[in-house]
Amino acid sequence: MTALQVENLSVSYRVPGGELHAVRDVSLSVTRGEVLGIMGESGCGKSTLAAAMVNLLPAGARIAHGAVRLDGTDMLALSPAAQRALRGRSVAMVFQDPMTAFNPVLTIGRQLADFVGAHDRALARPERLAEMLGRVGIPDAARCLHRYPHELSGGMRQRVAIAAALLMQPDVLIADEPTTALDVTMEAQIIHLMRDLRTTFHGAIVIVTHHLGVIAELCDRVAVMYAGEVVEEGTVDAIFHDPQHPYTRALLACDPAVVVPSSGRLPTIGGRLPDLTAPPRGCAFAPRCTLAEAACEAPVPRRTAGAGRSVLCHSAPQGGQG
Ligand SMILES: Nc1ncnc2c1ncn2[C@@H]1O[C@H](COP(=O)(O)OP(=O)(O)OP(=O)(O)O)[C@@H](O)[C@H]1O
Repeated sequence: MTALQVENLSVSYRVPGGELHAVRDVSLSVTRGEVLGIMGESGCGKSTLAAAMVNLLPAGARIAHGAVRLDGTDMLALSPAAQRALRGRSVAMVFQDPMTAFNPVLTIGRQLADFVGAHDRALARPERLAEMLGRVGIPDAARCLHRYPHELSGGMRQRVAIAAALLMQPDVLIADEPTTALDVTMEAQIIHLMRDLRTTFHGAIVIVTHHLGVIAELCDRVAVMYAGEVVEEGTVDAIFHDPQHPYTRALLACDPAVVVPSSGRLPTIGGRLPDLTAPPRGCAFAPRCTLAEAACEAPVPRRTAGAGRSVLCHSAPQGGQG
């Protein structure tokens, strides 16, 4: 039932003076019907990982090694044409700013028809497109097909982007910060929509976000990223109630939703991300970690405790809740 499996994936960017190791040896899997959240501070590699999952990386990026299996097929080993066919049909992506995903000079209907028509002409019929827009809560969906992207609000554009991603009924939907560009009201509506989708969309969903509320509302499992690595993974319940990695604990303590009102200030994690052009041999979080000891300078073993629960830390207990 595994819909998406990422195996030992490493992605780097060419930068002046070398290579920046943005994603480092990441392995993850998501099953049908499951929602996996990917969280972490800005710059920890979330968006690079999401783009690598559909092999739509920006110029200058390269996949150093690893596999991205969709229903067992390694997409990265396929020809560009075969990858294009898989994108949309097997895996679809929703980006942070839907404006960038649309062509400003074409109507919504034309763009949706072009997108799905390349895979399946029957799906490109206006009635079918309007039905899908209606399903994501677009009022007067038939008229919306004649509108241009700039005529819609940010929230409506994101609904259209979600509808476009779902038109082909892909096995895997990847959403990269789907609510970040929206105001609070729109954000709540999109979270509500995505929660509703859970009952009608039976594929796997991966949501990248730095918003802990989105994780708590929508996800079953969470992968916590730091400096390009997954440092902890587990169920939402395990990560929120029994975090094992000092970075996860620090991240949860910085959540604006739990800030003590009397202090009036947001806590932040002291220190900075390491230089990813020369990642450390040992724990990347050690320079910022209050529990760091000499052992943290050596490569860190990944500790697992049952399926889907793992932590990359010397000081983490051997066990942990699944
Ligand atoms: N096009 C690029 N060229 C060079 N380096 C890049 C590029 N895009 C991202 N990076 C670097 O790769 C690392 C990971 O960035 P990425 O955007 O994947 O992180 P992120 O967790 O998604 O951050 P954010 O939440 O801010 O989007 C960072 O060090 C970033 O500076």
